[in-house]
Amino acid sequence: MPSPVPFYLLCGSLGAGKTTLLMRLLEYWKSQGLRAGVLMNEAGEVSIDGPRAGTIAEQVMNLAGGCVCCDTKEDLSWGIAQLVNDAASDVVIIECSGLADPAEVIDAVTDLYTARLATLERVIALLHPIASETSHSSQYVTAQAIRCADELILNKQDLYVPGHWEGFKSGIVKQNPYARIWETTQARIDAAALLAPMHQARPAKQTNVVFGEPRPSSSHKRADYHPIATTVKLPAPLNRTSFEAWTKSLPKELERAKGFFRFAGEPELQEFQYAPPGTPTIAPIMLLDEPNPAIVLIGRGYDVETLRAALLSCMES
Ligand SMILES: Nc1nc2c(ncn2[C@@H]2O[C@H](COP(=O)(O)OP(=O)(O)OP(=O)(O)O)[C@@H](O)[C@H]2O)c(=O)[nH]1
Repeated sequence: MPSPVPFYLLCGSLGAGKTTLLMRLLEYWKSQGLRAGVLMNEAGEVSIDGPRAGTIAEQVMNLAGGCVCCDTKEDLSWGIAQLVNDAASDVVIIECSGLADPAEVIDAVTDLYTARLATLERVIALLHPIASETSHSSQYVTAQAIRCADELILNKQDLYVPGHWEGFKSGIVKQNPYARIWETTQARIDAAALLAPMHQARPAKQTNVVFGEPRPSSSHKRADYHPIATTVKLPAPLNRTSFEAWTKSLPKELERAKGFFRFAGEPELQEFQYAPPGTPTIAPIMLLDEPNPAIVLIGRGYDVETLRAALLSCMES
């Protein structure tokens, strides 16, 4: 039986820059002549990040919408088997949605069957310092990502003043003193250094997860920490003026929004991104396959129907 392939787990807070880093890692593996298989676990029904990764990766598989811990644990083992056995991936990476508990993913990939196919090589967590008082961010998932990580990448340094940034960093180091810390903007990182085999000097444990401990995941209810993900499909092109007005009316309860669509009378496919505290962006994008036009809205306590109706009203009939 061939040796297990290295498996990387990319996790962290919603909108912190996981896909931005994923694209960099895929470029790196490609430059090394390695076939990378990607598992995407996204919050909405329609995959937004998968088509982006598909422009570089050999094979991208989308796990059903939701979070790995609640919905798709078996799919994960099955997906790894497909990538390793059928797509002949040399390396496999999963990007967890900002809603998925990484400890559950670690649990799933270290089961006996899956461990014969893939070895958990590294847990990489992406974080950004949204102040907790202004965000309804999924604190439980972020805390789990920090606790599980071998590599902690503090991203979006450009958006913060040094004092705020240092406070953020020291808070993270307190929660996990074992991981390596990287400070980045646009997840720009030396991929070779990040992915190099761990040195002897590093802590002997592969991750900081203690499986013997009773994990809160067995007792927590989904509603306790999960934001709501709403997928709004957009079968008709949007009116640019109405859509731009909609992006200026987003409620503070919305933690993340992203998607693809077209404007009426304009040929390009457009990508929409919103990750507070950044401002919403709309930019033309080229993808290999035409994605389903849709926008995924993620947050807690926002008025789903009002926001959906306002977005749908931007469509031109
Ligand atoms: N200003 C700034 N924006 C960034 C940085 N890194 C990423 N972004 C932007 O933040 C948005 C979210 O980035 P993604 O890489 O999609 O984040 P993600 O963690 O994959 O998002 P989810 O999968 O929705 O949790 C995009 O618009 C990125 O271009 C950064 O360092 N600075």
